[in-house]
Amino acid sequence: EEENVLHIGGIFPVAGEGGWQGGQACMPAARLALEDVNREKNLLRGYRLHLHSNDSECEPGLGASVMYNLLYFPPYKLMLLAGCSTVCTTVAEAAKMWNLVVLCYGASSPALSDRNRFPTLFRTHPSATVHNPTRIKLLQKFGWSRVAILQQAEEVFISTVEDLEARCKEAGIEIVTRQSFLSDPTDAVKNLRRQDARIVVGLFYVVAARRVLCELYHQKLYGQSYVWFFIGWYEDDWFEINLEKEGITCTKEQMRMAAEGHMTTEALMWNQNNDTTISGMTAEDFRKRLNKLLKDDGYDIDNDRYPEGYQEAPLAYDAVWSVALAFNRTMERLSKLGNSLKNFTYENKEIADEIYAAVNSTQFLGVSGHVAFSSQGDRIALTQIEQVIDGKYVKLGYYDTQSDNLTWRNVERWIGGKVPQDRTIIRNVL
Ligand SMILES: CC1(C)CO[C@@H](CC(=O)O)CN1
Repeated sequence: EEENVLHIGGIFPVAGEGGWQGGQACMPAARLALEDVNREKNLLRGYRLHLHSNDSECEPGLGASVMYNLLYFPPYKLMLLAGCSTVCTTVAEAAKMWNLVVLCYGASSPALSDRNRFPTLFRTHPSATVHNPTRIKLLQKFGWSRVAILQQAEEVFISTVEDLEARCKEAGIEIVTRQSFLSDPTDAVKNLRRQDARIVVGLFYVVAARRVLCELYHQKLYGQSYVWFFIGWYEDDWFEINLEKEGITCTKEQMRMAAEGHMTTEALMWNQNNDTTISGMTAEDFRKRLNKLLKDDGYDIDNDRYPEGYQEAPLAYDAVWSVALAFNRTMERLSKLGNSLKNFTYENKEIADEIYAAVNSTQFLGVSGHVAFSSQGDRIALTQIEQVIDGKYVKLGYYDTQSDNLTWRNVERWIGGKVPQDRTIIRNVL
């Protein structure tokens, strides 16, 4: 029985402080997927998928040592799963020395789309650049050809803005100014006002977002003449919480006033319709099973006490299905070549190439939606657009970049009752 096991390594960010502890929900989700794929009769016939998981704490150094332990000790691992952009960068850059495919379920950094640095990286988590075609689509929809950018000086936002600038140029949209700040946005916001910025794309983590919002209130860079685009994966009440704790000088009411009307873009990570996915579950079925699992792990789900990574759990679940489907296809291909995954070693390039080719062409409907990878191994994903209306996020629509299809509900609201202008209009009064 032992010889018919396909071993993979899993590196999850569970403990630790810095970064994204998404392994708390993603590891249970991956284990759920392992049960499901090993129960599928006509998948990996006669073989069992086994996951050796460890905690990286979202620390690249610890992630590297976990990877070496996985690879230096038998049995052979045929693939690695990993989360956190920093850990995936380290693991994926090293993994090519072992001819190993690395599947990242929790890495958003645009830098990971570089096939020269990461020739064997695939990710079920979309790159942060997935927001940009949606932002361009919305600017065009509302006739805005003059936009400003306000960003936090973090690698993920710097490379996202570079992609956004290139797309703006292509679309003939002028970037009137690009302001960045480390942690205090005061001067950057002043410069936005000086440049008469009206339509602004904001890229920062949620703690910086609260500081930006309060600064917008103080400098009156909000309301009917302004449109702000924020990132959509902050928690829904992000602009009303942690104010004292983080030294925000605005009241809840002032934050609500500054936040009213802003739009957000985010990648969809939970399949939106009720279709039955490859696992036989709908996304809702998956949610119910995951919630039960997390309650058994001690999370108080009924009182909104979710573990970190809950949002991305479908990405980890679908990553394991991607592995199983890829190995299934590889086994079929290798048997035609008189070969087998049993002969896998870290030096066997032929088998490594077959595994790569199988992952590259993997496509299926997962609980995170349609799973497919671009030529750089990026997850192809839908995006969702929301707007804060009366203090609550309202879904405005979805965008499918591949087909350039914007599904729009026409429920957006403008504080001044009409679409704001992207610049000051000097009417020549005769
Ligand atoms: C949407 C978010 C929160 C972006 O960061 C990812 C973690 C990372 O890129 O390191 C997890 N998912």
